[in-house]
Amino acid sequence: FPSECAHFKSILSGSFFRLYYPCQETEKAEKPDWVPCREYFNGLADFMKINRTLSERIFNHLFGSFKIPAYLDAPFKSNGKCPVVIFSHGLGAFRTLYSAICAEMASQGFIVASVEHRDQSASATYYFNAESERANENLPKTSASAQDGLVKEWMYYRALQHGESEFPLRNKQVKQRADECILALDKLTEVNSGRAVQNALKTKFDWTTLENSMDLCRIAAMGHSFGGATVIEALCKEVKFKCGVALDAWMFPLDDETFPRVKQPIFFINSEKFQWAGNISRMKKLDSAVIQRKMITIRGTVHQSFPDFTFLTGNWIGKLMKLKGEIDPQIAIDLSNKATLAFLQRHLGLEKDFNQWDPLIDGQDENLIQGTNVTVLQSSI
Ligand SMILES: CCN(CC)CCN(C[C@]12C[C@](c3ccc(C(F)(F)F)cc3)(C1)C2)C(=O)Cn1c(SCc2ccc(F)cc2)nc(=O)c2c1C=CC2
Repeated sequence: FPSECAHFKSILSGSFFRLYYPCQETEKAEKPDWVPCREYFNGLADFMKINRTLSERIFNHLFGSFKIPAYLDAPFKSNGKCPVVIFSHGLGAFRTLYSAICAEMASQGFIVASVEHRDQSASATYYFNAESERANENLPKTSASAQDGLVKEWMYYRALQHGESEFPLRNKQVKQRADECILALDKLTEVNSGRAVQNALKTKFDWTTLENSMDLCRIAAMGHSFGGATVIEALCKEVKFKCGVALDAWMFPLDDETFPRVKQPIFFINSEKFQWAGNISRMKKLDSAVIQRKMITIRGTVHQSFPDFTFLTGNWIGKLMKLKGEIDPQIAIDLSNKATLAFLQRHLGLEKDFNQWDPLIDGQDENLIQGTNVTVLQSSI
């Protein structure tokens, strides 16, 4: 058992995230891969309970070559200190699937770390073990590739076992997820101080250019679905998060005791089709007369209107697979991003012009509903 602890210690000491930041235009930079390794498609098949062999090839054929409209490892463009967002992905997702949100935030002057969780809620993720550590842990030799003494190992999505009760698993995961968001923030703080941080990934990006790039008084947490619950858990645990934006939050994993302990403003941006009375009534437990808690619903959206898949298929397939709602995906994500920027300006005290979108925070738009479309029984006082 001790070797098990040592094993997880080495994972937990590391933090894995994709960093989006304002950069200089550079012709020579290539575009980042949307899905960096094929193993992610294996995990996605496991998550969707479909056969790996066939679907991994279909996913790779359909999505394997996609790039995101950004510049890989481009030099940071410093125009003053940037506010920081830590982003948490949903169940079965992973760090790269929310680029339409994270890249837009970066282009508006934020530094965004989209974390990849090691709680087995991601479709797949990988981590590095020092070869030496593996040797004395007498762990089975994996085929994992070794690069300069580091062994890359994959962790796949863990489905709920038959008969296993869901809450204990999800509650343990949401706590680990919050810790991983806090750890990512700690790593960014180290980077901001100019200290050399050991990066297991071989990139030519010069991290020292990020010294003094971050405004560490202006930090927000953001996330989708399970990541929305992670936002609330992270705000509860770490007051450095000044506010949170929860996109179509899934409230199930959270303890009831967590709600009264959250003191920061929260913005719930919901889809029209995903929410249900029980989930909404848990959000309403966070209502407060003194702390700003806001909720809007985007008309014609589904749960998948927030991750990138909503942009990648045609209308028919998209609607059939519930990856698209009735509303144009770009209009929906623009509303979500603008409302988010207005909320962050208000609660991080930014001196930008995002307050132009303040009306969206109160649902003032033909495609928005103030609050929720879900009828909730009279909340128990
Ligand atoms: C039967 C599987 N069953 C697992 C418990 C339910 C599976 N499911 C509905 C899905 C995700 C779906 C999806 C993805 C991707 C394609 C693709 F074809 F485009 F790749 C298709 C179809 C399958 C729609 C959800 O879990 C919904 N959901 C999500 S979806 C986050 C996600 C995952 C993978 C992605 F690629 C993109 C986004 N995140 C959450 O935090 C929560 C929930 C529910 C409660 C909490």
